[in-house]
Amino acid sequence: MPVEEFVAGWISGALGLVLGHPFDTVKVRLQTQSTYRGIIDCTVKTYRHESILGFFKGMSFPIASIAVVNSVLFGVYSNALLALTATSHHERRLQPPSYTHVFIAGCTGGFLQAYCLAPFDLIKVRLQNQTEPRARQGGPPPRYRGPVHCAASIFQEEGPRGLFRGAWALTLRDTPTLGIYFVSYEWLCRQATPDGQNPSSTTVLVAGGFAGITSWVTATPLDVIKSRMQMAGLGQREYQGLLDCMVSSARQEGLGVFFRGLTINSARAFPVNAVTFLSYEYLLHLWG
Ligand SMILES: C[N+](C)(C)CCCC[C@H](N)C(=O)O
Repeated sequence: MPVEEFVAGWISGALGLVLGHPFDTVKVRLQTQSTYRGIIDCTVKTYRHESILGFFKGMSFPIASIAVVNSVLFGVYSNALLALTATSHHERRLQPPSYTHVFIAGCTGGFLQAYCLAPFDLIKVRLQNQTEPRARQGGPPPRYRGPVHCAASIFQEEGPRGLFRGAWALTLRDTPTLGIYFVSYEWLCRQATPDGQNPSSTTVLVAGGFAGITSWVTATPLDVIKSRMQMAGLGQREYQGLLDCMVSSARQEGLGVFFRGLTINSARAFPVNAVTFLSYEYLLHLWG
């Protein structure tokens, strides 16, 4: 089994992640708290209240986890394509796989990465939603002191299953939308590249960016539900399950609720995924 895809997936994921984390914090806050009027309001308030550091809350854990998550995604994707089409990464420009194969391989990668991602994502969302400024003396201390304390508290209070809160919603969010992710990337690359040639860096950047946007646009409704289910149990509303969360969110706030965070998700998705795909392709080229 070729392993360089796993390593390339890890490094490229980490680069994309740092770039996108501030957007991600604003998104999670908009999705789960109703004190902000919009992206600008949330950004200004976060900055005033918590300084630039506020935007990087909850990042250390995702950086560590992206090693597992993005490498599982890209590694499984590429190895699934190898199993389906008997072509390695380098042979795929001459013998391009069908979009159905790309979709199936993307869904497989998406499904497996969702399970690795679930506990890390839960901790990220919980830390991002702590709005207490870090350095304030005398105020009430935040509930979680950091990722490890957060994981330990969830484990103690809710048992190991507590760490997988929202995991179903996450799997449903990621399986089809990561299929869409790789299909969009491949399609855009092929449109802009003569047959048999490697796509240029600009093509990879643009195709990666748009693949990220397409995937996030389709993932946003379940992203909202996922974040809410992860926050449930923390003094926020408890849900009976995924359907209950969908129905009660839509009843109380209208259908628009499913698109909360869409603009910011898309704004974040372009740079993150442009950089992810560019570094992934570059590393594989370097090692090839
Ligand atoms: C499938 N879904 C759109 C949810 C995620 C796509 C993941 C791509 C990249 N790691 C990123 O964070 O943008």
